[in-house]
Amino acid sequence: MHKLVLMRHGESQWNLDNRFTGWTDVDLTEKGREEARRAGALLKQEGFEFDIAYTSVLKRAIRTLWLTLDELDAMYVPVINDWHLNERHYGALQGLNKSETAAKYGDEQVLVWRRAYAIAPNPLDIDDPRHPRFDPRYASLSPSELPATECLKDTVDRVVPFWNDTIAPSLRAGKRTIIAAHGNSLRALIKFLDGVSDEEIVGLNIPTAQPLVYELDDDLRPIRHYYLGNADEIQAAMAAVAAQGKAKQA
Ligand SMILES: O=C(O)[C@@H](CO)OP(=O)(O)O
Repeated sequence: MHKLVLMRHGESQWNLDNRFTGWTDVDLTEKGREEARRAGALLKQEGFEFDIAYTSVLKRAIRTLWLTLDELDAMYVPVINDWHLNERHYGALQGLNKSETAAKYGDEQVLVWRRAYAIAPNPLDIDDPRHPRFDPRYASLSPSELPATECLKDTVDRVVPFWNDTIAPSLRAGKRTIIAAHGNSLRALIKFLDGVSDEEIVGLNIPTAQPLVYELDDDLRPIRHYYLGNADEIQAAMAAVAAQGKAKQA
């Protein structure tokens, strides 16, 4: 049996501000750092140890991983940073406040933009300075790999090959693995691992910095999964993520 830990980053500044974030490289808040330390302490208390760690090239996930590994006194664990684990690119929505956008376009439209499986928001303009082609960390990617927007399906299409080519072989080799990533890149991975339908994935929301343990069989098929930590807190945190896209009640 293989054990895999998935974890979304702690609260970021734009989680706090309730802005669409995507590939914008915002940092953790102090609360987000504390959440990451708490996750590390919980993993330590439960006896988890890791041989390898994967994260994105965005600092909210990277810093979450560092703080978690530090708490585990395991900063020696090799860390693979890869853009395939980045958050879903949110296109032209990046930077906008989610409730203000819902007040303008309606809760239903924002739910489509946030959670519809195959509908992407409008793309960033090719000359927009925020377009990833201007960012040196993506310099080695071909133009066809560089997103200017994504729907969850597009994220699945980049996360799953990375799983198959890189993470799965190292799990099969017995490496105890933690992945620190993002709400939607983890939804993409969970959709693939658990065979969640396009309709059901709409209702799945991932709380910040709560370790999610997957037990996998020899073929890397999930046997079961569970969150470490307090079940009520986790339910409340999931409901809060779902509510982020609603217009504020007057
Ligand atoms: O803004 C984002 O990039 C993501 C994750 O924070 O948000 P959402 O839950 O709306 O997909």
